[in-house]
This record gives sequence, C-alpha cells and structure tokens, in this order.
Amino acid sequence: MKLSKKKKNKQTVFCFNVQHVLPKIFPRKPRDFSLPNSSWGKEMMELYNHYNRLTADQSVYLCCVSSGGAYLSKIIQSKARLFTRNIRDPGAAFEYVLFFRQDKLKCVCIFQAGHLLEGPPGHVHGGAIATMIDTVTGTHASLLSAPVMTANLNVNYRSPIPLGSTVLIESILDKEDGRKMYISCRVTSTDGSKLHTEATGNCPQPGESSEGPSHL
Ligand SMILES: CCCCCCCCCC(=O)SCCNC(=O)CCNC(=O)[C@H](O)C(C)(C)COP(=O)(O)OP(=O)(O)OC[C@H]1O[C@@H](n2cnc3c(N)ncnc32)[C@H](O)[C@@H]1OP(=O)(O)O
Repeated sequence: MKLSKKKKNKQTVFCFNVQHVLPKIFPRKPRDFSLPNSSWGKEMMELYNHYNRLTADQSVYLCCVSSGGAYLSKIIQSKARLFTRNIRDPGAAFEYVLFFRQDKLKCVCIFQAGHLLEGPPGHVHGGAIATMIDTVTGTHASLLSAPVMTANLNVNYRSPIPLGSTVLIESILDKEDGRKMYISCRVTSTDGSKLHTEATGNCPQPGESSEGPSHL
C-alpha cells in the first residue's frame, strides 16, 4: 500500500487517504475531517495542538482517513460514507483525529464523543466505543503493513465515558505473525488517570481467496 507524506498547514501529514490510494474504487473528492472545527472543546484542541507540534520532527504523523466509498453499485458508491465520518454536523458524533507515532510505532487518537453517541443515559454507547477502537486498531495495523480487515476484537468496558467528553485512544502492536497483526488498545481520560476501555484485536491482511478487501 502506498502512503504519502506531505506538508499541510505546517503539519506532516501521513496521508492514509483512500482517495489517494484507490482512485478507481473511491472516486469522490476527499474531505479532510482532521482539522479543528468550532465544536472542538478545550481538551480536544490542547491535545491536538500538542500532537500537532510533534509532527514537526517527522516522527509523528497526522493520519487523514477521509471519505470512503464502495465497490458495489453506483447508487451505493455515490451514497457511501466512512461510518465514523458520516454525520456532517460538527461535534454531533465522532470527532476525532488520529496520529501515528513512528518513533514508538504507536497510534494516538483524540476522540470527542458527541451527543448522538448516547448509550446509557449521559454516557457513550459501547458500540460507538468499539467503533472507534476498531478504527484506530484497523488504521494502525494498515499503516504498519497493508490494508487489513478486523478478524477479531475483544473489548472490556471498565468505566463509562461521559457524553461530550474527550478521551485518548492509544494502540500498540503486540505481535506480528505472518499476515496477522495483534494490536492492543486502551481508552483513557486525557490525563491517563482513568481507564475506560481495553481491547485487543487481530487484524490480518486478507488472503487472496478471501472475500475481504483484496480490493483495498
Ligand atoms: C481504508 C480505511 C480504513 C479505515 C479504518 C477502518 C478500519 C475498520 C476495520 C473493520 O471494521 S473491518 C470490517 C469487519 N471485519 C470483517 O468484516 C472481516 C470479515 N472476515 C473476513 O473477511 C475474513 O475472515 C478475514 C479477511 C478476516 C480472514 O480471512 P482470510 O481468508 O484472509 O484468512 P484466514 O481465514 O485463512 O485467516 C487468516 C489467519 O487469521 C486467523 N483468523 C481468522 N479469523 C479469525 C478470528 N475471528 N479470530 C482469530 N483469528 C482469526 C486465522 O486462524 C488465520 O491464522 P493462521 O494464518 O495462523 O492460520
């Protein structure tokens, strides 16, 4: 898989952009969702600025995963959106920005959970948390190797995440075994003092005979 690095708004951007990689499959114009918007709270902005500064030394990259697409019918293709980016109202759902720390082979995601992600009253839905974990681990494994599919994801919810709050989602590579990447992930408060969720996942590159995204 080809990844490109480019300078953008003084950031070094690790452009994990399906539009760039797969122009035939994802033909629509990409849109960058990783830039700050008016919905971002103070914590989200401070953390973004912190990691953004680190991009200057080229060991940290901002990962832009923007609009997606589909390889099915033209109708689906024209309507498809990357799940985590499909609600256009800023701040309503998944506000996140993902950085890849090449120095530590680690991904750090700053995630602000919007009001449409409610599960238990006042707190974030477990499926929304798993979605973000899957996004981080899947992107991480793909950056380290080639496009992967999540085969297995184990999630342990340790403490609820208040709706509207900002959390850190950090993933590390535990083990690589052939085309399987074992990634673990922790969701914590931004100061790291509170553990919200832990997860482990196995993300293999699909085999040639797989129905998975050999198209990726
Ligand atoms: C580009 C934008 C990116 C944005 C980031 C978003 C990331 C989102 C990630 C996802 O949500 S992916 C969608 C959810 N996942 C799926 O739909 C996957 C469905 N499953 C499959 O397509 C296939 O089962 C899969 C590609 C995962 C594997 O099929 P293959 O035919 O390629 O391989 P195979 O079945 O031989 O398994 C490969 C290895 O993985 C192991 N494996 C397979 N399924 C497993 C499982 N469930 N648990 C543990 N290990 C598993 C399997 O044992 C084997 O180990 P060994 O090589 O040691 O023999």
